[in-house]
Amino acid sequence: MKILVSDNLAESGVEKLRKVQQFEVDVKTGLTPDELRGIIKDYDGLVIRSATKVTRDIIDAADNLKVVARAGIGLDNVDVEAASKRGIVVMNTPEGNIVTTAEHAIAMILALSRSIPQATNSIKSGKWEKKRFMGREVFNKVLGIIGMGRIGRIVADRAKGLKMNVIAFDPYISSEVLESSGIEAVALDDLLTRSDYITVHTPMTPETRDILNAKAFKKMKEGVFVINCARGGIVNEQDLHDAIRAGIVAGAALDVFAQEPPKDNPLLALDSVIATPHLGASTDEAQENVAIAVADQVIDFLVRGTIRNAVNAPNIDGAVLARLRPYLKLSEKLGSVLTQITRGAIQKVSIEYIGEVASMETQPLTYSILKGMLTPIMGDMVNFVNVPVLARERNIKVTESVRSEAEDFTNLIGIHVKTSEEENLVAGSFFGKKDPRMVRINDFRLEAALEGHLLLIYNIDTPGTIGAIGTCLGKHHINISMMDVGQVLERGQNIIFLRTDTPVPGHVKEELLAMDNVNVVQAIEL
Ligand SMILES: NC(=O)c1ccc[n+]([C@@H]2O[C@H](COP(=O)([O-])OP(=O)(O)OC[C@H]3O[C@@H](n4cnc5c(N)ncnc54)[C@H](O)[C@@H]3O)[C@@H](O)[C@H]2O)c1
Ligand SMILES: O=C(O)[C@H](O)COP(=O)(O)O
Repeated sequence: MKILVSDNLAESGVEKLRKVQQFEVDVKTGLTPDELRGIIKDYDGLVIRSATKVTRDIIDAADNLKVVARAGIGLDNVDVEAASKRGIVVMNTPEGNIVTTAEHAIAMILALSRSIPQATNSIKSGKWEKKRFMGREVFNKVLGIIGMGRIGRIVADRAKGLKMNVIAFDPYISSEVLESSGIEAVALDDLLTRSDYITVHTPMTPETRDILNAKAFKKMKEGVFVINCARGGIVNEQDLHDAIRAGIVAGAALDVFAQEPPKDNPLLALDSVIATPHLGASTDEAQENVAIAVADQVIDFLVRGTIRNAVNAPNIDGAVLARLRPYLKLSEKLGSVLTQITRGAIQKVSIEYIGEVASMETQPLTYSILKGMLTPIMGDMVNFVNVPVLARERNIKVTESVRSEAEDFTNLIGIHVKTSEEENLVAGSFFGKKDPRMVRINDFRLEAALEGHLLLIYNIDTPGTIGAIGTCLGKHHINISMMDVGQVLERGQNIIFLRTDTPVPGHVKEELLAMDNVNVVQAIEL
């Protein structure tokens, strides 16, 4: 397998990858988009930081790519949607650089407060300007943090050590959680009006883009300091420039920019702006952490099939995967049966996990069901990574519920599907520990092994019909290896479920369907 490392990765990570016998590792940094597009088709894995832009164009050319692995956090340089559609796993290393980045934000707060970069320049140019660089204490000042995730929380903790009063806005974390760690949870407007320092630690999303804009700056205290060590564009650069010129913002510390490297950015001409070239994660410790983590994750995935820290696939540990494997098989087969017996466009899938399975990680099972359902329609391109995207594109609503007490089975997975034309339900369990069985189709209870060539026939319950079906199949040299018969009371019909040694060709199905009393003939291939 070929691995391309296209950004600067600490040597320890590269070494780790190189030690894997199955891997051939190339390190090629500074590639242009055209150069990367030209070579990417040869690679199974791509390891990046923030410099490589993994656009749709690159993904389209990546015929063999199985994983894009980011040594670091932000994935705004990766078209995750395009990768998902091609079944490429996208993963990051969310923990390795958080302390380092939080420390950078704290360093920025202190550097701003005491004009350390400006004073350094001054003294190096031979001046001694004690009066010009009068600073400000951070003690007792209000620090407003927007985004209280992994980094925001560490910033809060360190700032409390400096005896700052920390207030925070994060609409996705309950105020009880924040307040239990001694942080006052506030509304955004409240944060804007009360803070002496405002630091952003959110991801870049449509909602956070420009969260600090002209309207927000108008609400701020005069003399506020603004820090951005998250992503360029969360703070609107033009509006920040105007707010500094208007005297609202006393200074800003920027590690990230809307365009990187910045080109003719007027903020960099302002004396009260201090800046670093996206150095938030740049310490030996953090780079070592993310390089080792990314190498381990790529090895785990490509060599052992274990997915960790993927943003577009359920994280499955090898051991958990082994435990889930029979359930994954059962789920996929049941999904496939449902699609093959149900006409119309799938609108809603309701899944119930009952018994022991309810205590397991069910998301992979749900993906497996959807994969089983969509494969008969879309073919082999459906996989774990793209299946949620494909389901979403088709407007399929998926609901999951769990129930711990099972009635007749230790484990039961029930799936109800509603399409534009009809509704059907199947349920499955195990015979022994691992043998998947379908135990229900709508109200009909059965025990059918989920493999081979299956035939589902609805007929009016009259003597001789079953015999006639057997005769018809025999005439075409099709051997029946299993048969289950039951009644579907609400349809006033019999249901016959049989397995044959060979597939039932279309013309034989037509012949069966033409028989008196036979209403529906559905072939299922598993
Ligand atoms: N400068 C650097 O080198 C560097 C290094 C690492 C991470 N980062 C960036 O730092 C940022 C934070 O990383 P993290 O690991 O802490 O992420 P995280 O996912 O752990 O936390 C982000 C937090 O933002 C919150 N959030 C989302 N939308 C919000 C909104 N509209 N308003 C307020 N809060 C909102 C989320 O609820 C979450 O708690 C990311 O943008 C990441 O890319 C930069
Ligand atoms: O999201 C991240 O992890 C940081 O922005 C670090 O980016 P870098 O790996 O390019 O330094």
